[in-house]
Amino acid sequence: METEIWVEKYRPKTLDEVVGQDEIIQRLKSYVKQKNIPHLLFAGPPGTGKTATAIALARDLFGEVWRENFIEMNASDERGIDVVRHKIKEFARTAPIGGAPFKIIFLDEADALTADAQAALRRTMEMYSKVCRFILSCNYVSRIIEPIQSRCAVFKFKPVPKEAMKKRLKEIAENEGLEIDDEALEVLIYISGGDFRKAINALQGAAALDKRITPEILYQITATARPEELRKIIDTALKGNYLQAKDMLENLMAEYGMSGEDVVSQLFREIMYSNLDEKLKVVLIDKLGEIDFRLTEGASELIQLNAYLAFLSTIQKRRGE
Ligand SMILES: Nc1ncnc2c1ncn2[C@@H]1O[C@H](COP(=O)(O)OP(=O)(O)OP(=O)(O)O)[C@@H](O)[C@H]1O
Repeated sequence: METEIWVEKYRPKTLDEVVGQDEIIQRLKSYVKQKNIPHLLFAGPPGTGKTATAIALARDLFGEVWRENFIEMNASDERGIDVVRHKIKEFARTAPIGGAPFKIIFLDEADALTADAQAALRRTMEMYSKVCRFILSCNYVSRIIEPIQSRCAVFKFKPVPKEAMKKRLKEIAENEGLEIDDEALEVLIYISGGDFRKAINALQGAAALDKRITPEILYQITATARPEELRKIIDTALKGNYLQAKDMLENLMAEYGMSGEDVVSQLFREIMYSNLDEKLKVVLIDKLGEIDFRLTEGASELIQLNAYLAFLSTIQKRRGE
């Protein structure tokens, strides 16, 4: 039985294999041509290819000796910035190997560092800039202190466009000998919410059960409800049928094994992309934001979700008053 994780197996090996980030890849290729890079800052949502691009860049720059000249670290290492700095020091102590002009330090989740830790990191970056280039990865550029931002070339990663993701997933499925139709591919895209890692993991999870990938299996293993089922619950509640909506939601959560947070994030998507009146949408999303916050603070999901359904079922009346 295969044990390899597909997100690793299908990680792009060259910049050309990174999909849906064309502008970024163009700019990086010009660095490869010059055989030099400045410090880089990769920002964007999870699973859009920041780590994959950093590795592909190192491979394109260094060829066979990329592993010896590339290190990946997580800035949010719970042992703190000092451990990270120590590792950087160790790595930077020896000269680049196999004729590489410099080494690359890839630091994931750089925005998890406090401003003080980032200031320390900035000094480290300066200290080793002759032998090392840093690639910092983060979700939000705004969480990186200005002195670091200004020393880096900034690259903003966008969610991978649907068609590009679909094409790649189809290739992976074919390579694994899976049977997958267009409907199931669309479901994978929906489940992923733009996160490539999620899509590939869902595909691998489903493939472990059956070579024929169906929407049902995908929804089941990812604790995702069919969008139309959630829309039905929203409509029922909006029509004032609170009790009916409550029963429907309870059944749905039990059937798919959904947590309160799963429900909230799917409700968000369904309301956001629904054709409800814009003003109503704003009110519903605002309230959902409140519920989301309370859940993260540890409130009871049963009470919070019921409170939301109760809110939906009385909103039309209140707006009419
Ligand atoms: N643009 C892409 N092209 C091809 N494959 C991709 C792309 N983005 C992600 N992938 C696939 O998804 C996996 C996870 O992506 P990656 O680790 O690069 O995401 P990331 O942006 O660094 O996410 P995080 O912020 O969570 O670290 C990769 O190993 C690869 O298989």
